[in-house]
Amino acid sequence: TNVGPILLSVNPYHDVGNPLTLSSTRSVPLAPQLRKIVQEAVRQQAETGYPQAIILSGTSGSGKTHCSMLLLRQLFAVAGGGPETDAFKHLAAAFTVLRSLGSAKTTTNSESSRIGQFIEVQVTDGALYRTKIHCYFLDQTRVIRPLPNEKNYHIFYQMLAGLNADECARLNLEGYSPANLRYLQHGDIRQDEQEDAARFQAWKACLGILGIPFLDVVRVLAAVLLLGNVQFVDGQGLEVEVVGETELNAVANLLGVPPAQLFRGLTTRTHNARGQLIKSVCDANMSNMTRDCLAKALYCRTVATIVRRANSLKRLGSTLGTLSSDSNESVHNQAEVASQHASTIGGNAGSKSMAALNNAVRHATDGFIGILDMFGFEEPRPAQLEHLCINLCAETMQHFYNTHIFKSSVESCREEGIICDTEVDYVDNVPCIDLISSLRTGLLSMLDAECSVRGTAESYVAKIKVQHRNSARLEQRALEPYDPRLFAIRHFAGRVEYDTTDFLDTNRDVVPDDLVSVFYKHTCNFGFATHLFGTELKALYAQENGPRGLSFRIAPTSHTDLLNGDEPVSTLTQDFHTRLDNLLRTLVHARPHFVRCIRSNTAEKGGMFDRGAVVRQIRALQVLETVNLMASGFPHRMRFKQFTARYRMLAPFRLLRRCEEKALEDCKVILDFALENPPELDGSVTLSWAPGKRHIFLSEGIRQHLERLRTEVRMKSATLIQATWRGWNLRKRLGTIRRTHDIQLMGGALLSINKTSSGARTANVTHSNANNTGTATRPRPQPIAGTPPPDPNEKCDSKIIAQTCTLFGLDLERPPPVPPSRSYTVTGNSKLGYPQTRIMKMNFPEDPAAVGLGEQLRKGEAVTVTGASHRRGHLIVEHNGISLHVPFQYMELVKTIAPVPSGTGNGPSGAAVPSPPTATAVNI
Ligand SMILES: Nc1ncnc2c1ncn2[C@@H]1O[C@H](COP(=O)(O)OP(=O)(O)OP(=O)(O)O)[C@@H](O)[C@H]1O
Repeated sequence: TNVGPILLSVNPYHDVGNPLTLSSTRSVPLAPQLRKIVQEAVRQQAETGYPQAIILSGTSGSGKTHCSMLLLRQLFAVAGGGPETDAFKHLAAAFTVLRSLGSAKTTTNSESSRIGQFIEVQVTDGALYRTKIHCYFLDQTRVIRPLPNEKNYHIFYQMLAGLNADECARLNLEGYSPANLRYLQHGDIRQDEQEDAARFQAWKACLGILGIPFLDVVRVLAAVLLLGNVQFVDGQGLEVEVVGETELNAVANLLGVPPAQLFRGLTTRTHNARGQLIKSVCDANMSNMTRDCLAKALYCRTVATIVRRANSLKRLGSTLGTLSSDSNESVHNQAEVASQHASTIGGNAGSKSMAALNNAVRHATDGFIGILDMFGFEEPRPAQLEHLCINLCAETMQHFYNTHIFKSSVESCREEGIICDTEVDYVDNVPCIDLISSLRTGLLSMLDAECSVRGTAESYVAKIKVQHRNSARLEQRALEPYDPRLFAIRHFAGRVEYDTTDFLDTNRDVVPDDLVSVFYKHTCNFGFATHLFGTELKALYAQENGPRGLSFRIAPTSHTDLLNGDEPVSTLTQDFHTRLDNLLRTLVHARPHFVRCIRSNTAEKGGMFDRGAVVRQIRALQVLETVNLMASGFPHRMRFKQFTARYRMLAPFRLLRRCEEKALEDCKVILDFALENPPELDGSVTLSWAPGKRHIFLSEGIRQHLERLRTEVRMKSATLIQATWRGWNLRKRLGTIRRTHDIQLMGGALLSINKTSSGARTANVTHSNANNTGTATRPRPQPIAGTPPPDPNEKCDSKIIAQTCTLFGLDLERPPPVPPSRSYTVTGNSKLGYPQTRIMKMNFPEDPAAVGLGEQLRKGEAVTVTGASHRRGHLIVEHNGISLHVPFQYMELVKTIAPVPSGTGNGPSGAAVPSPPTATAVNI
């Protein structure tokens, strides 16, 4: 249902078990409300050129991913040519691959997305031309230690169920199952093997579609699983001992490195003591930690590589565009960086013009429709650092909603002196966001500080409690049972207890260079593994050096600056925070469409409505406050000029002044006319409006009423225009039709004209002379499909158009010349010159008289094609001394024609039809 323009979507859990990919949601019927959102986004994008963002929010399990897949499907149906296009198939394959790698069972959702996604659909002139998936991967700890009752990433279980015996042997996975692999043992080890095996086959096929080598990826995944079974224990001598040597050898074998080298990488550390490099042996604990870091790094980097690969296909051939799937830059920042980059490298005129061109193209194609499916609020026990980031993300999205819906409405009313009877009362969650993320004293900044002084979990909790002793959001009382490493936060959607035991290590997020150097190409013969650490290896071996006591990030999202001294430039939380900020920066430039998702129960049961659970979510999402605002507040405002431009057709033309100074008066006239016959409204819904200083303020009731009237007027006008044109057209052609067609006058009352203007369409027009009411069989005029072209002033700066034209050497005044037609056609793999013989597949023209021709090319007739027509998709056919421009699909090539060797251009096709005399071309 809708609350004004905001959509509320309740997850009924009828579709549990769906892998939630584009392909798997294909048979799910689409709710009309979702369709409306997509149509509205496409319409607004086309009309204004303004980016649109469909923002899905709600707790984990509320159906955000389910909705996002349906929205994307609908977007393809409206603007992308539907599900049969290559672009759709490619995207569907990318989602299938990423879902297996990025979703897992949690306590609340057995298909929980552990990767936040911003799906950016780039649109030009109402048509979709490229889709990009920006991934926000956080949940690294799951790879090595899923929480009790939760599971590791789906792909591991699917792989174990789906690999055949031969593949298992090659990957050293024979005899392994979730029950005896330590990284899976921690969590829930139940699995539906049949379903998992089927999903694995689909995953494998989709990797192939993306052009990603299956074996490379499964080698890394198998290595991750086996790494978990390698255990280091303190031995008698200096070196640690390994339990699970078979697995260590298997991992080394899978990663293409010598086992001894891998062992050394995991168990030794290089230190830089004032320029002196010293090697030391790690204890068992540290070696085990390094092993876990390697597992996380291998997994996260493989996912990032696959995302990059999925996004890089069908690239536009330039580096500009949008936020790279793994960069820290925002959609728009990145383009600027790209163009600045182009203009600084070399600094010559060519690169400058490239930058200008990039800039120009960026402006010309600047539209996107984004679907945001970020992390929903979670309250697992115990919650870890990743969950703090996930909940910060949920808080930020809530704040974005509050600002957009409540705050801006209240503030703009105040600024323009509008007095509203309805008090807009909402809970502002800024204190909670500040608590977590403020610059110096936020929990994340203090965690960074604690990491840099090598503090402990206990000291961190003690410090944050002192710093935020007055915060209502951070609980001060000791938690039961008392543990100095625990703290609790009251989030907008509930209270969460965090366990900081792993906070510091997770935040540091580092792998030592001793381990990275194992994958250097001289010692590693598995190119994919070397590629995963490519940037770090490049930095490490830039001057023929080796390990020198550096640390790199496990899974960095930007490779621009790797190090700050010996340490990485950022931490996990800094990185996530920066990306979240950039995402917000992108969103504030877009027009948002909100979908608020609610789950009907917490047990994932189909059709069960748990009132308590739903009420909690409704309170958290501030649905009642939104309803109040929509019913009787002023949630909408429009500039006077914008208002008159949109609704001027609702008032008589002569009464409008149509000048800037009188825009407010015009608004009033329009509103007076619109309210002449007000609709009946129930309860507290109002039809109020108020003039401000620059804006006209509208209630949701009147906005809907205005929109309804506007649609009615437009539909009526469209009908009138179509009827008038059809009448004129028919009258114009009536003489010709009379001469050439059978006109049957039936009883002097009925005139039936069977007119076929194209093979596919037949219009039967029946008039009744008697009482002129015979419109029963008249086809209803079609509504105007598509949207009016965007206002050029709003979309693109004329300077930029001029700049682009200069760069391409185009004349602004005259259209560019039509490119010359090709002097051959291509069939199979060979070029075929003209003239060619083709056979008519159907009659052409279907109605010769209608186009003023006496003759017709008949189906089955052999004709001579003398060349390509300047009309797109047409060929020139010589027939009885005249040239006809015939659409190529009306004819087919004669099979026996011998191909002309490539490059022979106009050479004869070998068809035995003599060349007819040249004649004048007739356009039909
Ligand atoms: N509209 C719907 N109809 C039927 N089933 C649904 C619907 N929406 C969601 N589901 C089912 O509910 C479950 C949870 O949905 P989904 O994973 O989309 O939630 P989510 O909000 O994205 O959760 P998370 O934030 O954890 O990723 C899935 O099993 C999904 O198939």
